[in-house]
Amino acid sequence: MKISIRRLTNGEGLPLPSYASDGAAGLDLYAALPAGQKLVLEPGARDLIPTGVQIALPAGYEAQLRPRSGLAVEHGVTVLNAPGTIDCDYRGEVKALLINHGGQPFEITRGMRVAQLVVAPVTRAILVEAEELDETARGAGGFGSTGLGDAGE
Ligand SMILES: O=c1ccn([C@H]2C[C@H](O)[C@@H](COP(=O)(O)OP(=O)(O)OP(=O)(O)O)O2)c(=O)[nH]1
Repeated sequence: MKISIRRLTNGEGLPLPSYASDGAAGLDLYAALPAGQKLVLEPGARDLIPTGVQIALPAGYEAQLRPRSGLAVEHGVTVLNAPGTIDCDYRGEVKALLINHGGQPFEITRGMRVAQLVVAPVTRAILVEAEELDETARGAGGFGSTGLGDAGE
């Protein structure tokens, strides 16, 4: 599928988002911070990271902005609102909301791959209001109602 992408001024000189391998599901997004600027995420802090691009998804698709597992496992840094939703009618800059759950300050610099974008189809629901819903074995049970143990206790 082709998706129109536009590089913003802050994205000039950075690679466009790209798949890191033939089978990668996500396009890696690059931090479009000003050259030479370091953004330090202190433990517990969050910040919105510009990526220097805007995209126009086809109708019927969204893009999910997801964490990179390497940043999460190495530094405790993840996407706070994961998965972030990029709507097909959004034309602003794609931004990643990162949070540092680790114990050390985390430094972000221009060109760092901070998150990834997975394009996915969207099913739009037509809600039909009803007086009653059909009955099921689960009923209103949830939040661990079937047990939390490995053996389903
Ligand atoms: O991680 C994200 C999440 C969202 N967006 C952009 C694209 C998305 O289409 C728009 C709105 O996002 P969302 O629908 O999650 O925001 P909202 O809080 O519901 O605000 P709005 O009223 O603007 O929809 O912001 C990003 O760039 N990064």
